[in-house]
Amino acid sequence: MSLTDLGTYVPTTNDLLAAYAPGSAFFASPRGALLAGPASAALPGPLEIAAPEALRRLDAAVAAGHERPIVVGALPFGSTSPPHLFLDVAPERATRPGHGAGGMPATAASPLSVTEWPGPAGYAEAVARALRRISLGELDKVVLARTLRVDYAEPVAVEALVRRLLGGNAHGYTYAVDLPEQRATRVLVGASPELLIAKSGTRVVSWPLAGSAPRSHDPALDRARAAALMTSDKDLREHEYVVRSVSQVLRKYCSTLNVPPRPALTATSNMWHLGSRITGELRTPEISSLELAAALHPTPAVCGWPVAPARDLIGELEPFDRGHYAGAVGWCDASGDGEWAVAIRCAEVSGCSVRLFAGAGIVAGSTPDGETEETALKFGTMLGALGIVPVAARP
Ligand SMILES: C=C(O[C@H]1C=CC=C(C(=O)O)[C@@H]1O)C(=O)O
Repeated sequence: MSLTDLGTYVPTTNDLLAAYAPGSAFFASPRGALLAGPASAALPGPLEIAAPEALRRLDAAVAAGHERPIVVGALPFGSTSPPHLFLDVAPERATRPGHGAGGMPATAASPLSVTEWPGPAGYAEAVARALRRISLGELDKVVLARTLRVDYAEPVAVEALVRRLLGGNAHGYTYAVDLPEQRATRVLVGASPELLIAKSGTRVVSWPLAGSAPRSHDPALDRARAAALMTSDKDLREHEYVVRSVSQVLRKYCSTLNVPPRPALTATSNMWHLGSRITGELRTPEISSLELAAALHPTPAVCGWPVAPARDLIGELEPFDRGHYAGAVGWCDASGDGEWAVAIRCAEVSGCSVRLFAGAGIVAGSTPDGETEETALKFGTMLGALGIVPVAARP
């Protein structure tokens, strides 16, 4: 059945994906999925200009008679890349999940090359340098990332890749957002377990994650690793910086805020994380989810604590530009409601090449080898969807 075949027909997530075209933005959450675009043009300027412009255009679209316009897209990690946000006055929505398990591979071929940058030794050296700076008291936490580039002989099918990611991420946020450039198009594709902010009326939810352990196919070992994570002093501290920062920001806008006294476990297909579901009531519903996302970003789950020295250290130690990795992806409607996920467990797909990103939080007590292994595991989400490692590879 096609999306134009209306009547009582309600599309599923799979239907939306089938209609995915270059220039579109696809976003799926536990609440449903949406497909917007293809975009004619992104809103111009840095976030300080694009965000208020987005809200102005949403108001104008409502005034022009459109019922449910949204602004959708991706926010960058830092100021070196612009946000990519665009207006769609009539996005397709799916409230029935219809998540296809698996699906066709994103490419039939094996990769021509797989290149890590930095490689394990270079990344471990950067972690060791970060630990020295932490021991000197310059900062408490920094999140360091690395990349992995996979090259193929033929173009990678974004729709197929997203379909495979969705199959393993029913409780998380699966997305594909075009990041057009002058010469080529890159698509940010990912399956994030982390909610930066969701707003519905006066109610807000943020669900930051920090602190990780690998899962295991052996149920007893899997449970033991989860239990060890819940009592790991290093991981609890790593998590605490994020909860403190998110709560501080949300308290400015909320009349009540519920912060769990201790984190709970969040599971992905190959990792355990410490997560805190923070909920609040806004003092006024006028503040939009886009403004809240901009106020919260970057949280110490992707940057560090305090933010300014952590951001500087990332610039010093990471030999690449994060672009939209560790930024945010999501949508906002004319009443300000929306959802923004942290753009992790992702890759940029550009023709025949895919660049994966993975980072890990470094605090006193972290080890260079442990954090290197953690980033390798985090690459597993995308590598599984690409068919390079078995989906949810677990020892
Ligand atoms: C920065 C990433 O993960 C964050 C989210 C969950 C757990 C994390 C950690 O334990 O380091 C990171 O803060 C990433 O996947 O690239």
